[in-house]
Amino acid sequence: MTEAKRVLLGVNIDHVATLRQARGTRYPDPVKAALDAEEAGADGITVHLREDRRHIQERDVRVLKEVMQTRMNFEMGVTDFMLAFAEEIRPEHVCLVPETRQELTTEGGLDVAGQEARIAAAVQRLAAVGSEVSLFIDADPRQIEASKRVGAPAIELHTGRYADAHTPQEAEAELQRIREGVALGVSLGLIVNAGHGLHYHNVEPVAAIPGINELNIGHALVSHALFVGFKEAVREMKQLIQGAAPR
Ligand SMILES: CC(=O)[C@@H](O)[C@H](O)COP(=O)(O)O
Ligand SMILES: NCC(=O)COP(=O)(O)O
Repeated sequence: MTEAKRVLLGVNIDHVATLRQARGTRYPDPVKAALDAEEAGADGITVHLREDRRHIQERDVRVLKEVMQTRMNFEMGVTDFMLAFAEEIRPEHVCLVPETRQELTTEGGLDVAGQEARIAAAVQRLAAVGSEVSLFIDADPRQIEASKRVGAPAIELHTGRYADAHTPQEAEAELQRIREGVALGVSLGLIVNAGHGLHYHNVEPVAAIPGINELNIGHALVSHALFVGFKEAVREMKQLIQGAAPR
């Protein structure tokens, strides 16, 4: 019997920077959080350089790239500035996300199907500097198939609707959509990651989906770290992910 592949944990450190930016101080340092996360077993570090710079700044990304030991997953909107910045930094992974300035957090997935030529060009530019590109999309077959057509090797399924579900029935329906999305992505030969809004009480059913490669988790982890410390918060999340049994 073949053993199920271990689900990886990408730790998103954006909201360490949110706290720093709230006061314009030098602390808390997201780079320190990244190093602690790596020591505690994070498989990668995710940062989102938002257009409005509400949390992560260019300097964080530059310093991080020099000191981190695992893999950087750089989240960005598809703009000329971000493409040029990513070409300079050459992150191991780049995740293309939709972005609006007014949103509280990323709402919905990237419309790949509606702009295939533009996304394909971005994927090509980033692949040329050695970055593996993933597309942050809803678990919608149309978007998953379009992601394959534009040449992205990976997708990240947006789990926000699952996380925000108001009833167990709604959560189960969203989970089923994610399961089907993972199965379709895997059948097309895509690497399938997932994330957004995952926390200590809702992560296990997603971690248990066969075929999931990596979960990117930030807000809940940074929040829990306030009470137990960053390393312990990462360890606890890793334990939940690794202990999640298929259901
Ligand atoms: C793209 C995404 O899902 C989120 O990573 C985001 O990076 C978290 O930061 P925000 O809370 O600013 O959306
Ligand atoms: N791409 C999702 C991510 O990096 C983390 O999202 P969240 O856990 O902060 O909601």
